[in-house]
Amino acid sequence: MSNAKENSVSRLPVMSSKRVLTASNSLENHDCQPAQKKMRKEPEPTKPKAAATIIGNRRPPVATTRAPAAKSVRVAGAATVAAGPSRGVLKQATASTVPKGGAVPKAGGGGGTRRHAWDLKGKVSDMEGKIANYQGKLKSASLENEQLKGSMAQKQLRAAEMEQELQRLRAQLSDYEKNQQTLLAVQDELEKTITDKNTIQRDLANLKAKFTVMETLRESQEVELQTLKMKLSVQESTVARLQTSLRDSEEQVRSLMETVAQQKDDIHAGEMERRQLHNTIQELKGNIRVFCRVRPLVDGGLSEHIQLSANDNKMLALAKTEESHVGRAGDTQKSYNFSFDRVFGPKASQQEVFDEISLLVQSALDGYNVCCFAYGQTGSGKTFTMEGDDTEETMGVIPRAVQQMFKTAKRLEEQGWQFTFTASFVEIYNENLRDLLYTGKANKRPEHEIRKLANNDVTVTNLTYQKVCSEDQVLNLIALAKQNRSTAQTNLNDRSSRSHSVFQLAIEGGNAGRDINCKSTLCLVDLAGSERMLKSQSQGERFKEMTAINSSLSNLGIVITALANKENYIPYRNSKLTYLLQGCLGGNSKTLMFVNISPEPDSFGETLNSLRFASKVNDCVIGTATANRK
Ligand SMILES: Nc1ncnc2c1ncn2[C@@H]1O[C@H](COP(=O)(O)OP(=O)(O)OP(=O)(O)O)[C@@H](O)[C@H]1O
Repeated sequence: MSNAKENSVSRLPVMSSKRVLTASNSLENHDCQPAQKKMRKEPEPTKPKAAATIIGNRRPPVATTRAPAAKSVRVAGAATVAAGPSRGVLKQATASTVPKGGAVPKAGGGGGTRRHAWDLKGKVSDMEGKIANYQGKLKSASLENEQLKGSMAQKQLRAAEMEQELQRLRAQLSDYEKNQQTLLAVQDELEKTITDKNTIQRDLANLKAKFTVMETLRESQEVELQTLKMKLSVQESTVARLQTSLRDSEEQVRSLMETVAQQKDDIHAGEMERRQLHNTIQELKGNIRVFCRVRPLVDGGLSEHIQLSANDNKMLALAKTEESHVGRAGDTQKSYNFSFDRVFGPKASQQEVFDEISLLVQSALDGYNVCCFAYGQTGSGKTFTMEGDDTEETMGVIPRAVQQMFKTAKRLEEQGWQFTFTASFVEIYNENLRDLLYTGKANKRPEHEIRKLANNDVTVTNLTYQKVCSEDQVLNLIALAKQNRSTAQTNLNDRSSRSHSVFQLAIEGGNAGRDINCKSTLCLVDLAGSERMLKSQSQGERFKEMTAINSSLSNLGIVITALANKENYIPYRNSKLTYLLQGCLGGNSKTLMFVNISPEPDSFGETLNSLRFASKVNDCVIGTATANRK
């Protein structure tokens, strides 16, 4: 509204300039006189050109009197200044400059001619003209004012509208700003989306590349698939053919399995029959058998006093020429004949010897206790027979028996048998037991005692019982036993000759399918030298040794004789040897004795003794053995 007012005022000067000028003229008529007087005192002002232009040539003096009212402006500006302030300003100026009642008629600037002072009528007429003129102007001013008011109202209306419009625009602007924010967010979103799009496009490009590769691969695989399909169809027809053939084969397998089962039964029955027959043969051969083996002479020559029959391998004669007191012609030949289950001459190989006892090894696997002794004087070949040397040809009964044992056990596994073997090796010296498989410190060797268990099994306390499952393991144990024996002896004291060594292999077999178990022991004994010494020749330790040896060997003979005579009491406990071998001797065992003899003439006496002892054993018939089966 204020603006509108200002605007309306500011427009006024153009139109009001006339009014101002007119008013000034009117004022001049009333008030200019004192001013004129005053003006006369002052120097002539600059020529009021504008006033002259508006008022005309007739009113120059008026212009000069008016000049002080617009003192600070030029003539042209006087009109402007007069027009600038409101009409009120002009009145004020008039009041201050024109004294009351002092008006001097003066020619007005209204263009009227200057009247004389007396021309009052003219002056009234002029005044009336002027009034009319002013009234007209007032009218037009009022009209104009009304117009202006209307215009102002319009403007105000317009302003209100514009204000509303402004509010609306502001609201719109706020909306726009909000929209802008939204758009910025959308822009961010869009940029992100564009980034994502670029990423996706890159990924897409990669995927396209991969797809191309895959497509190529797929095509090649398609080709491959086709090939495979063709192969498959071929294979399918082959499979169909094979399935038919498989069905036939299965049928055959079924019938074969039935046959196999039948054959297994037959084999088992055959095996049991074989065992029975085998045992019958062994019994027919005698449950105690004696083999004689003659050691070759060291120089390889022939022994004169030992005579072997060329046709009979069971006979042996010991011949001795007894000198006659009446000269050589009277010498007599004395011959001692012996008969054993088998006699091996000096040329008999280790294999030949073993062949004869291998059947007994088989008996051990069949569940019979087997005991094999080597008896004879020192140097007669007992150790050679039992252990032998290290080569294939010279190895003795123990390694060969073990070899056969594992071989046969393996074969029997196919028939459902499972065997476990436990080895022990003990030395009996001076009626003391010594573990030959001991590997601990020499000074910490434990004491051993023979114990009989509730089930009649005999065991030795603190003895090494080593589970073995291969021939090599047993050979290693034999080597260890040899080493243990050699450390105990000195050059002066060949202890091995005066001690018994007992190798025992406990055998446990089972056939789970047939629910059969068997248990037996294979004893292989290298006895001490059987030579008799004259009491006068043996002193101290030697005497003790001799006594122990003689005692145990003679006790062995006594036990065997008692068994043969089926005596009620068998004196097993009289010596450590018989006590240890209790399970392997007697009714439930098969016993084999090797009597080893030396071929040298000076061993004649000992040879004769050995053969006599062996003969006595050979005459024994120990009761029928029964297999330890459960
Ligand atoms: N049948 C044989 N063929 C070849 N050599 C043999 C035979 N028997 C024994 N010998 C040899 O004779 C020697 C004595 O044999 P061996 O040691 O076996 O006798 P031994 O009776 O065990 O003596 P010891 O009682 O002292 O142990 C050894 O060198 C051995 O190799």
